[in-house]
Parts: sequence; C-alpha cells; structure tokens
Amino acid sequence: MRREREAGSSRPGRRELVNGAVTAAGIVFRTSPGQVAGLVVLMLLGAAAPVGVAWLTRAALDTLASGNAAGGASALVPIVVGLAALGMVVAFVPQAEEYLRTELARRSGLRATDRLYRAVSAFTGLRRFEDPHFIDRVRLAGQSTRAPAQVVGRAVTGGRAALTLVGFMVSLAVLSPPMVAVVLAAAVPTLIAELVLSRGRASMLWRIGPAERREFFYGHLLTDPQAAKETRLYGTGAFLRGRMLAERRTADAAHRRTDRRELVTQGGLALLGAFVAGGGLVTVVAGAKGGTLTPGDLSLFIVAVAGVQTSLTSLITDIAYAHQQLLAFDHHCAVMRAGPDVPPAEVSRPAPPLRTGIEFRDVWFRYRDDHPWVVRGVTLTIPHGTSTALVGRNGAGKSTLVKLLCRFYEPTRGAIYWDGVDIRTIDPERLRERVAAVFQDFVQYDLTAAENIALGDLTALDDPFRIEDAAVRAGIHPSLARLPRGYDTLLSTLFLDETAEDADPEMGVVLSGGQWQRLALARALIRTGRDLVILDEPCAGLDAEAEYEVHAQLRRRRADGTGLLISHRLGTVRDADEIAVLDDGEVVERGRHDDLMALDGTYARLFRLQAENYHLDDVQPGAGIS
Ligand SMILES: Nc1ncnc2c1ncn2[C@@H]1O[C@H](COP(=O)(O)OP(=O)(O)OP(=O)(O)O)[C@@H](O)[C@H]1O
Repeated sequence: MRREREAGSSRPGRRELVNGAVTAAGIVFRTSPGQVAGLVVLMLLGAAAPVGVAWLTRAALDTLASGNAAGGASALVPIVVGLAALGMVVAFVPQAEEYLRTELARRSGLRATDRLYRAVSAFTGLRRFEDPHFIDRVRLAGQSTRAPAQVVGRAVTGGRAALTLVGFMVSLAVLSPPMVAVVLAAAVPTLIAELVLSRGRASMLWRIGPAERREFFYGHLLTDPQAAKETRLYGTGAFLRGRMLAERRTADAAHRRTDRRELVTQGGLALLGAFVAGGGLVTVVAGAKGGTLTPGDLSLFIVAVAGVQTSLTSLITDIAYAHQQLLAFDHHCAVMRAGPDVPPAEVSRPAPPLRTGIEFRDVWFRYRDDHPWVVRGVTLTIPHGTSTALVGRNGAGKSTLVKLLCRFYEPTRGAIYWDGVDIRTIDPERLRERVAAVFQDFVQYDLTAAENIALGDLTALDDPFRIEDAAVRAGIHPSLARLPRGYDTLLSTLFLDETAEDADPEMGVVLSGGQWQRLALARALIRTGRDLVILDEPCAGLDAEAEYEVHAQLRRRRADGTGLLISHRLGTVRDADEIAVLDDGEVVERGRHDDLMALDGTYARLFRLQAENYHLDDVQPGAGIS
C-alpha cells in the first residue's frame, strides 16, 4: 500500500493533501513573508471595496429619491468622494495583486525546484530512475513547482471572496433573508461538482503520463542528431511520427473527455445560478412596486445578489483550483516522501584506503523480485595493486557486478567487502570518492571539452594543467588542442555559448565515437589517487594504436592502484593478474591467461575464436594481438 502511494497511486488522501498544503504554505512564507503580507493587505482592501460601493450607491440613490435637493447636494459629496475612492481601490487592487502573485510564484518556484532536484540527487542508487511511475512523478513534480504560490494565492483570493461574500450576504439578509438561504443552497452542488472535477482532471493528467512520455520519446527520436542517421537510412521517420501522433491523440482524447465533462457540469450549474438570481429579482421588483422597498434597496439587492453569486463562484473556483494545485503538488511531496533507494548504513563510515582488496562473497542479485537471477553466488577477490579482468558473453552479468560494487544496487544475498568492511556500512558517496570509472554507456555532455573532462573531479574545473594532463594520458590531447577554441570548444551543436563575445553557432564541434571514448577515459583519469579504477569496455571504439596506448597507460597506473577491466577484446586482458570468466551470472573459470588457455575451457575457446580473425601466422612474434 505504501509503495503504491509512493509510486503508482493518483489519489492522495486527505492527510496527504493537508500535509501538502502545510508544506506549500511553508515554502511560500519562507521565500517571501513580506510579499505574502502585502497580498493579505490587498485581499482585505479588495474584499471591503465592492460591499462599500454597493452601500454607497444605495445611499446615493435614496438621497436623490428623497427629493431633498438642497440638502441632498451637500449630502451627496462625501458619498461621491467615497465612491470614487473605492472605485480606485477596485481598479488598482487586481493589478497589484497580479504582480505580487506572479513574483511570489517565481521566487517560491525557484525554491521548490531546488528542493525537488536536491531530493532527486539524494537518491544514491539507480532503482528510482528505472521506475516509470517515479519518473512520471518527477516530471509532474517539475511542472508543479509554482503550485505552492498558486495555493497560497488562491487562499488569499478565496479569503477575499469569502469576506466579500459575508458582506453581501449581510446586505442581502437585511432585505430578503430567504434569498440568502436559496443562493447558498444553489452553491453547494457547485462546490461539490468543482471538487470532483478537479480531482478528475488531476487523475486524468496522471493517467496520460505514460502516453506523454512515449510521445516525447518518439518526438525526441525525430530530432535527435544521433538517431537521425538510422531514421533516415531505415526510413523510419513516418513510422515514428505516426506513433508520436497516436500517443498525442490518446492524450488529447483524455483531455477532451475531461473538458466535455467540465463543460456540461459547469454550464448546468451556471444556468442554475442564473435561475436563482432571476427568481430573486422578480420577487424584489414586485416588492418595490408594492412600495415596501425603496429604489436604493432595489439597487442594493441587485448588486448584492450578483455580488453573492460572483464571490461564491470565485470562492468555489479558488477552492477547486487550490485543490487541483495541491493534487499536482502531491507529486512533489511524494518525491520527498520516497525513502532512500539504497538502504542507509546503520553506522555510516568512510571507505578506508584500500590496503588488502575487494571481496565478493557469495553475491546473488536480480533487478526485481520477479526477474531471473543475474548474478548467482559470485565469490571473487580483487587483491590490492592487481588487475582483474571480467570477461564473458553479452548479458553474463559483468556490468551488473560493477554496479553492485559502486553500490548503485544492493546485493539480494551475500555481501561485498572493501578491505574487510561490508560496503553496506559505507556511505555510498565516500565509497565512490575512492573509485574512478569509465562506464560502457558513458555520457557525452553538451559542454566544453575542458568541462567534459573536469566533471570527473570538479576540483579540477579551474585547473587547465590537470585537465590537459588527463587528456594527454587518455591520448586525446592533440585532437582537443586542434579544436577552434581548444579545450574551451563546445562539444555540441545543440547549444551556443552565449557568454562568448564571438558566439557562433558554427563553433560547436562533433567528436567521433572513439574521441568521445578517450574523453570519457580522461574524465576517469583526472580522478588521480583513487584506489580502484574500473574500466567497462574502455576500448570498444578505439583504434588499434589508441588501444595500445591506453593499455600501456593502465599498466603504468596499476602500480599505484587496483584495476577492474571488462572487455570483449580478449587480447586486451591477457596480461591481467587474474581473469574471471562469467557465464549466466556465475564465475565459471578463474586464473591467468596461460592457466585458462591450458584449462581449454570457455576462455580458451573464445580467445582462439578471436585470434583466428587475426591470422596469427601474419603476426610478428612478440607483437601480441592487441
Ligand atoms: N537495469 C536493468 N534492469 C533489468 N535488467 C537489467 C538491467 N541491467 C541489466 N539487466 C539484465 O541483466 C543481465 C546482465 O546484464 P549486464 O549488463 O550485467 O551484462 P554484461 O555481461 O555486462 O553484458 P555486455 O557484455 O553485453 O555488456 C542482462 O540479462 C540484462 O538484460
């Protein structure tokens, strides 16, 4: 049940809504208490002015109708001055209120955005980011960062409407008490209907989340430069566009159904309100004709009925809108409520410097309870100062072991030890500080070359020497030095560096796949002094010379660190201190290259298969196959 509330349910209960309202108010008050106070003052002015106008109008009409022209003229002066002053208040208050509300929304929206993305960054594992419900929540939460200000703004305008309502109801009660009851009774169904409608709209938005996500995905494919090659070569543009539009139609149909329901309900309720007002008017005109009411009373009645109905409608709309905003803001609150995805350590401790090594002890893992095992009882030691290679077929579980070692997931059973310390007791951030890694699916940041490297260690962001040193070691320095602005060249054709005086859209540069891979390697290498270097397929896109250089570098680096290398190119792992062969999540062979060749098992078979492609007879003795 709790999991459903966290991830999948669209219906927050009353308690969640109340908590959401308190949180929203807290965000807004902390952001700008002065502006909230300003809004309240405007609210009081805005509430009193229309009622004052109605009473002053009545007084003016009755003064004129009394026929006391001489005395009436001087009596009219303060009334007219009062009417003029109130007219100015009525004209000015909405403008000032709009300005304050918008400014408050901007400021508190910034605070809510900061709060949201802090919470998202605090998830140390990957599970949340693989949960489509959670991704929808974050998207909707990102769209509702102005909801706190909207809720407070609506509370203020609702308060104003309520005060005006009370003022007009008192006025109406003076003239026709039954009319108060009739108008109020007609308002109850409106309030209930509006609340039901706003709940319906919120759950419709939640339901169409997956369709909108897919629409975005297909739309992105149609404009993504990397996908452009395939979509053109395979001629899939029309197919993807068709799918994108189908998702859009699904979402539009849901919007249309909701709009129609709102039209029918709100239209019917508006007719009911008009019927009540018309009925009241007929009664009062009859009373005026009979002489029981003055022309001033008639004017006050007409204004009061209209005022009661307008302020009631406004109050109901404010309540319904605030309710809808609270439903939207619940996505924000749900992200905040979501507990840590990787259980926190009972006693969190820093990762000690690696002295003895890393040990996987009978580790079992599957991505979900209903998924098959991906890692089955792996027991493996990576001694300090050595290099270990993981090899095996696609899907054998190699990258998964790396992700477990970095604590992106917890083993389902068994444990991983860092110098004898269970890594579950180590703060993930401290553990990761000790690791440098290149992942198979490394990120290509649309940033400058220097930033792309420095993201490996932000302390190097303003240190061109460290950045260049990492680039040299990754063999990418000559390519970067030749770029139009050297290391400051933007590696993107999507963005323009507006801060540069000679900003030129043509200055964005596209690197080749292998160059990006070297850049990712530089990003890992800038993390000097780390205990463990993990390279998951670091050479897949590299040319033979680059691969040779990288391995020479890594051999040198191994002297002061521990290495874990994953590669399908078995020639690159042959000089590892230990090679572990994974098959279907199990370690099936372990040893040095020569031992495994002598064993004549999976490794030897795969190695010979690859070696055949190199026509070993053509290779000079001692050159190796890498
Ligand atoms: N995030 C995930 N959620 C669910 N299943 C996953 C996830 N990541 C990987 N898997 C599954 O786990 C298995 C092992 O994947 P893993 O990436 O560890 O294999 P690998 O040995 O690194 O493969 P490759 O050589 O192709 O990179 C695969 O069957 C894969 O489908």
